[in-house]
Amino acid sequence: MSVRLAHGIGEAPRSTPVRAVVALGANLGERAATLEAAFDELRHLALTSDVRVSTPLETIAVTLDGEDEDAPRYLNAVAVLRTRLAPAELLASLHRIEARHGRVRRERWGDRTLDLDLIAYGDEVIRRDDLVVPHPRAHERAFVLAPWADVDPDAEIPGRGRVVDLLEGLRR
Ligand SMILES: Nc1ncnc2c1ncn2[C@@H]1O[C@H](COP(=O)(O)OP(=O)(O)OP(=O)(O)O)[C@@H](O)[C@H]1O
Ligand SMILES: Nc1nc2c(c(=O)[nH]1)N=C(CO)CN2
Repeated sequence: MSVRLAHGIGEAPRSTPVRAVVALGANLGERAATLEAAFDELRHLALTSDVRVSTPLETIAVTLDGEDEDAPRYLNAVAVLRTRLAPAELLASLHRIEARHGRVRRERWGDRTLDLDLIAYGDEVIRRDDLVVPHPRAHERAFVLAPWADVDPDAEIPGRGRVVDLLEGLRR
């Protein structure tokens, strides 16, 4: 028999908070308002505190064929927070926020009202079918690294290096 905890969470919370990093992206609809609403929803997550958010940054859409100047531009941002939610529960919470903003999963890397990715969870390495952390493409995405460096200039991606150095490498 599976046991469900009182607050409806499947995987037990951590006893001490972990610093998690969430990337946000929106290229359809009222992008700025959507990001502001999502920031608020992150601030109200259970077992979560100290939510710090970057300034939203307008970026060119990256598609499977490379940068697409003709696609709607994204607003990207990063939130750094402290949470006792287990990684799978945090990801489920992110999916619920996306769903509330009308996210429809269609093609990979397609246009979306709101995308939330879990970029890092402390320095933990997770490889499950539905969750890979650190996010496997974060280190090569300026649209993640630039807002992340804005909110946390000392950040590192476990196994990859300092965010500011990775960003510098992409610009060279
Ligand atoms: N670190 C992660 N953050 C978010 N989703 C993840 C992560 N690792 C694995 N996934 C899985 O990836 C699936 C697809 O996620 P999503 O639709 O956001 O992908 P995408 O934004 O199109 O592409 P990308 O993953 O390259 O950003 C999700 O259902 C989720 O289970
Ligand atoms: N500029 C930009 N391009 C993207 C983005 C994004 O957030 N910003 N997200 C994607 C899939 O996660 C694919 N392409």
